[in-house]
Amino acid sequence: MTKILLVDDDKNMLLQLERILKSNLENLETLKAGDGKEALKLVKKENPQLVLMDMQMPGLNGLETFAEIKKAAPKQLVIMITGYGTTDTAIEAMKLGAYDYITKSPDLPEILLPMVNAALRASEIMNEVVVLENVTDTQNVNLNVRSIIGLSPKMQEVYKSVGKIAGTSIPVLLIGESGTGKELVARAVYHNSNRKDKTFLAINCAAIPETLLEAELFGYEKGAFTGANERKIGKFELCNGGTIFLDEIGDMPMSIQAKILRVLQEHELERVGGTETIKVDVRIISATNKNLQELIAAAKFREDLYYRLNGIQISLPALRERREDIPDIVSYFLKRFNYEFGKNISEIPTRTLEQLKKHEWPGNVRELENIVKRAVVTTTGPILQLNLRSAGAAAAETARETTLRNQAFDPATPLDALIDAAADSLLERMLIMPEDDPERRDLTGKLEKALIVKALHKLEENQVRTAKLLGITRNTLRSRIAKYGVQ
Ligand SMILES: Nc1ncnc2c1ncn2[C@@H]1O[C@H](COP(=O)(O)OP(=O)(O)OP(=O)(O)O)[C@@H](O)[C@H]1O
Repeated sequence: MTKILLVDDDKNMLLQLERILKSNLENLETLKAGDGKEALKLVKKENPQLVLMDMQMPGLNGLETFAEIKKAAPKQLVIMITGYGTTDTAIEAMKLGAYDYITKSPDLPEILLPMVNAALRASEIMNEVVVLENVTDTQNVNLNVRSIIGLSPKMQEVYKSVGKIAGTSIPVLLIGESGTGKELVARAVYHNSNRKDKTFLAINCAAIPETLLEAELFGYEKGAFTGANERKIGKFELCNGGTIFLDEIGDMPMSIQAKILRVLQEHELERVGGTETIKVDVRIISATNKNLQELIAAAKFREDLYYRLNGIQISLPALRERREDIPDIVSYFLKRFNYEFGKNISEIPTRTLEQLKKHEWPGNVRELENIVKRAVVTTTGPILQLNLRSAGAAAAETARETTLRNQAFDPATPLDALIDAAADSLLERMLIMPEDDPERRDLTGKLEKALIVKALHKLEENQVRTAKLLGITRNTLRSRIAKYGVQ
């Protein structure tokens, strides 16, 4: 038996709603309340699956009643009914966690039924929920610093290896599928090394065309080629004393491989077009999702370079090989995105978690991260509404994100094109969002906040460098950090 509570001071409205619902839903019991107090009593006593409530009522109004209901029964699904021109308060209610709202209009029956059906399905799923521990407690976590999550035996092997080489400068080779956390582990190696106070630079070898890559890594002298109007210092030199992370090393062209080998063996290099030999001391952490042995057999990768890079090899397991870590990873991302999007989601339906555990995760943790992020953005209320049917969409998003990241790495991509692409995907989302969705508000502010949070993360929370990177003064940066409440 499905129970729906109807709340309105207008008796005719109550009867109209009852008629619409009863003629379309089977096994339905309707409860009726004429004011907020009575509604609250019935919610506590009858535990209905759904409440349909008018916003304007004498005594306790809809919003106040809603707040009381949420106190008494936090998981209660409520759809608010508003008159024309009062959508503002409906949006308030949505922000407080109402499931949805509907405007009184002649086509109410057509809109009401699909909405009620969807809400009833949601209520069914939400009846089984897992309460995630401490998800809303962000007190003791620094969410700007990315943590590596997972206590499965395979991940413990990873931590053990990172621990073993802490304090050394041995080259590290990270292997694993895309999205398994290779860059994250590279940063962990760096943070635990005796070079942690020196520079860390990351470069994606696959994203940069051969000639530019050589110039990026080794620098060039003025006049080395057309367009080389000034001397440029390369990443190895900039990183002297520090750590460089060469991502997608399997895509490194043969011509550059020889030069990298020389850095590893002799600790020296020459700038493009230069004759001076420059001494460098750089720790190399490299990563690949390709099979380097196969590349060696195909004469696409130097065997001697492989042995040099492979001081210690750390293999990152695919997410499907450590499914037991999925609940912890999900609650970590929930915590992070609750914070980032100002949400308060603390529960996840058991069925959803089971689905997530069974999924194949071709995009690994990055794919899971995108799915949770999308769900957090679209969820109202305390229970995560995640739809794995949109996994295809999430995978497409992962692919788009990867392309965008690769383009971003390519200095030949004009900055305007990147800004354009980011604005495009933002607008695509807005086109499918309701016009009065509160998420739409202050987009430019949110963009600015995201830029600042990400820049601080990339630059190891160094405010001086972050301000410089963003082209603002340190004072402006400080005031923005305060304004947006960046931790
Ligand atoms: N164990 C983990 N715990 C928490 N977050 C993780 C974990 N592994 C990966 N992530 C997150 O997933 C995303 C992808 O991770 P990362 O970039 O390190 O993967 P990758 O293996 O270097 O991928 P690619 O090969 O595509 O460059 C990042 O946002 C990262 O923070």
